[in-house]
Amino acid sequence: MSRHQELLSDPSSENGIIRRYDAEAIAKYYRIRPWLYIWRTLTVVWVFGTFFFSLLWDKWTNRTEKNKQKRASQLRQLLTHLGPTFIKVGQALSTRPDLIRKDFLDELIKLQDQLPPFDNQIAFAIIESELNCSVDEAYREISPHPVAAASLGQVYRAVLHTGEEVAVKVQRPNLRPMLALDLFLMRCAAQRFGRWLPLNLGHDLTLIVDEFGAKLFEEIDYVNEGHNAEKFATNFRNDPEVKVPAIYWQYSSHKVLTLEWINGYKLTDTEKIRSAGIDPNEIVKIGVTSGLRQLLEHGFFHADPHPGNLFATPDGRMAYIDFGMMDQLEEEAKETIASAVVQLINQDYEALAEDFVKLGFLTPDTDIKPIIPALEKVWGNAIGQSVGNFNFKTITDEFSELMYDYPFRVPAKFALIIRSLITQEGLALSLDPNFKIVEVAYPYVARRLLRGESPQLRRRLLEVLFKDGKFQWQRLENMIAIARSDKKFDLLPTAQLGLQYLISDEGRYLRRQLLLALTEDDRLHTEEVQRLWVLIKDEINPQQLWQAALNTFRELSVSGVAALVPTVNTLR
Ligand SMILES: Nc1ncnc2c1ncn2[C@@H]1O[C@H](COP(=O)(O)OP(=O)(O)OP(=O)(O)O)[C@@H](O)[C@H]1O
Repeated sequence: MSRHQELLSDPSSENGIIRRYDAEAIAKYYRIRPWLYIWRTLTVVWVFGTFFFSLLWDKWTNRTEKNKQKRASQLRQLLTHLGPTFIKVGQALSTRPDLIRKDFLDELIKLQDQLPPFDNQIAFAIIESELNCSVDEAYREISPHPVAAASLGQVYRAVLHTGEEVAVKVQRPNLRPMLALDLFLMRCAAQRFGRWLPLNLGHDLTLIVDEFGAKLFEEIDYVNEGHNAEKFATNFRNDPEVKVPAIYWQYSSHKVLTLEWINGYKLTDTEKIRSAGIDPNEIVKIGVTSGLRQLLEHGFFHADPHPGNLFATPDGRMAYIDFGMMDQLEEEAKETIASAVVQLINQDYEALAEDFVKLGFLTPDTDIKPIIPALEKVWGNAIGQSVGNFNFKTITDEFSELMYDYPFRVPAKFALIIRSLITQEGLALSLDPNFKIVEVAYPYVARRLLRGESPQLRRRLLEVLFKDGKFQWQRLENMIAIARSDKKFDLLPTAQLGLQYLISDEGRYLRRQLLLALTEDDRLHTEEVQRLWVLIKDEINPQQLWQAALNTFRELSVSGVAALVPTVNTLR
């Protein structure tokens, strides 16, 4: 059995707590061992009790406004003091503008992994017991101290006997029982007091604790992280701009992860990046485009792209590390996000509100009418004079205000996505203060829609191009103009794809609609067609287009050509 298979089949448990999060099993374990949780319960109750009392005191003495900042900072400190589970809760809450006051939110966002490193002796003992060999047998060299310490583990730099440079991630001792105990207490509190909380969580609070627990347990399983890294690498295998470290399974376990060392500069080190001769703008573009590819193409996305997890490599690529927290988007959600971006840019707020319902931000029974003008206002405030000024931070700030007035809620998955987008944008802005996310994002979305590689995307394009049964010439023009601003966008293959689609069986509806559109309002829309032609004529010369059309016919089966006959007949 290989080391990798051996790791996968390891059913062992730790201190009676099994590997996968199982709320019932954890409760059963602690219920008969009250001495294990009494002290922790008292500590947690005391820490939160004092905090809530100080909030009440502020209210009684009319100092809420004055002490706002101080209390927010105290909340961050007390979560840090209570350890990994509470730091993680704080990090998760920092993505929930619908649940948390804005001043607390700003403070929670700062919640980085601020724990001191643990003892080297303990770390090395963990490596030895996990890998079943001495540290010297596993690594030719290893740094005497960790190069980084985070909430869940710490990282050493090492060299394998075969010469490869690696990062060795070692998990904090006793982490699983610690998390299990805190989750048990949180669950008990949720069961007892959940119903009294004045929050619209959309779910039972115990379910939320369970979902959080399951994610956390996944995150501390380094075998799972290794798999995520490999899946992510496979998705980006044809992308020369993105680097993902390889996993050395032979030196990895559930608590030790050995992975390729990334030589590069964290995206926060702007100066170092510049002095290494790397163009920060290019890195920003790679970051945003690879972020969008994860969301809209692969559906498998890095849910924790904070500055420490992204590097610029000396050869101008962007490297991702830390695959503990990943999430998966369904096909339907991917498409709806793509269309929501387009609705936003097209300023079609009704369609946007409908997309919000589809994505779960609004329940299907919500009356969207009053929300439409509110969305219009938020968007108007957020973009100011032009679409180019759009940024996610402003828009989410505006949205968090909206959430109090309308029945919005943030589905857990989107909380991660939104955080991921804001982080990427923040990073981009730190590298290039003039950065406009729209300038990179929209050409990408437009390019994807126009290329329409999948039937679903083609359907979306149709939805965007036809509103109330009318063809939206202006939208097509906008989209082509914007997509063209992207260097990667080549009109010819797109035109060819469009043509193939038009004469295919699937394109019957579009053929008919286009013909109707051309003669809409009892006039031939030659003006619009001419404007479109002016937009594309520099890149497509008629000869090339003719050649592309011939190629398309040649590639198409007889059925494709047959599909064209009715269209030609209609034209006559
Ligand atoms: N492959 C690598 N190459 C170079 N440095 C690395 C690598 N992996 C980790 N590091 C360093 O270790 C730090 C912590 O690593 P990582 O983020 O994977 O740990 P973590 O415990 O999962 O942290 P978090 O609490 O943020 O999830 C990184 O910020 C980076 O500085």
